[in-house]
Amino acid sequence: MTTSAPSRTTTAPLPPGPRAPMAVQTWLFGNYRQRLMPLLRRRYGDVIRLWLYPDRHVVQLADVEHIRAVFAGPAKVFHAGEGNLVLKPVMGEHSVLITDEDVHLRARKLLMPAFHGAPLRGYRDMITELTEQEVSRWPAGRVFRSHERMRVLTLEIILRVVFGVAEGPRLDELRQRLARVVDVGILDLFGWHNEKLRRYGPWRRAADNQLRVDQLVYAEIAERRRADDLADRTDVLSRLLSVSADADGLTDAELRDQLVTLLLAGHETTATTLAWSFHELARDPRRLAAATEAADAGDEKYLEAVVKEAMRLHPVISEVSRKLTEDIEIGGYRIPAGFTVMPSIAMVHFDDERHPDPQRFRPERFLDGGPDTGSWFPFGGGVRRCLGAGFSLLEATIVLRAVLSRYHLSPGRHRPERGRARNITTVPAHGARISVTPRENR
Ligand code: HEM
Repeated sequence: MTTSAPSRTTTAPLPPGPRAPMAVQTWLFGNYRQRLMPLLRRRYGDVIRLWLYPDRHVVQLADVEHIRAVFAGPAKVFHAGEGNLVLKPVMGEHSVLITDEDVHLRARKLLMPAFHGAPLRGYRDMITELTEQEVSRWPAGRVFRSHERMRVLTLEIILRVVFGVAEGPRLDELRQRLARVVDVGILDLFGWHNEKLRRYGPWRRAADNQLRVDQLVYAEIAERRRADDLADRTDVLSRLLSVSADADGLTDAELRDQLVTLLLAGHETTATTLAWSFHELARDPRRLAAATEAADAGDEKYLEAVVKEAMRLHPVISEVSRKLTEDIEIGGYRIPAGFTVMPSIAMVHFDDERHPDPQRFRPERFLDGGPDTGSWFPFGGGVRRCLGAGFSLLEATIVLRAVLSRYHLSPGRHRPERGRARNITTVPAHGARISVTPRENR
């Protein structure tokens, strides 16, 4: 297939794709995207047109060169914020995920310092301490859902990053309510975008929960604004408030949106990756032995390879979105302004030309250089690449090491678990069940 960088055109045809009604396509894609997309790719090729709610006109991309061109394209043509519209009701209109161009850049610049360099390295002890507390409570010899335990742990960790020491009744309530915000399926997503639905049943409960989350976050912001030790604090809220003292400061609504974005984007994703890592290791004695040896030796390279391979084989987010503000051409097809292009992480990760034997869990792929550039991108790419990528790799590696240093893992069920769609992520359908036994040599 020829590759052309995106460019204006009027003559090329639109990409091919299925003709089923939007509701049917949305349902199938929402629930079965990881099985559906490879089938559609075989039928239609690397550029596939879909009709999905709420973006409507969507084009999925499976070719690494096309995807590279999209990631390198100008931010004013490829609007990721508009492409993430589905998340706006929860993340908020000011969120770094939802905004574009200058507004996005400003938000990203403000948030970035907390996730790089010395601040990033500074989280190590906190993550280790919280992990030790969590895993010391695991029930030896009993099957449990590792995904649930990881969600509790990663939420605790991101709460610390965002608010500092997270104690007291307000944060206790926030913990409970945030867990409910992420626990939504495809039907719930419809309610986010429909005012009328939000008056009824589960949608109403979700809306009430969201309102209460906002009240709690605003209360925390108000209290922190009055603190006189902001300069000594390293949590994200205090950092943002220190900036707020300048002329370029953030309003409460802006702060709320960035904080809620970090809390939500920053825990379920890493929890899911860790759960898949345990699931795979527990079923693979050879890799489990290698990872345990690495944990004992403090060899974080192999542990990181385990995490990266879990992200390849089980991408938490299957595709990223860019809504076009201008017509472009990709692979000989015209894609008009207003369409959303979606570089497909899942289709590239499962491509046997990029990753031989793609259904096998083989962390060794990530040693000695790893896959070709562009063949592994669980964190998206370009100016919108995940802001927490470094943080989540650090976090997952530390957690994995702490667990393997303490326990031997066994699978809760021998059959591999399938992925299940939850909000915009794909999670282990049965919670990545494992059982653990304390290691004798500790
Ligand atoms: C396994 C863990 C994670 C995965 C797989 C993941 C994946 C992603 C993906 C695919 C995107 C969209 C990138 C794009 O559009 O090109 C993204 C964006 C983002 N992620 Fe993550 N993420 C993870 C962890 C985190 C963590 C721990 C945080 C916060 C500490 C975080 C915060 C964000 C933010 C703020 C954005 C928006 C960036 C922007 O639009 O500029 N993520 N993430």
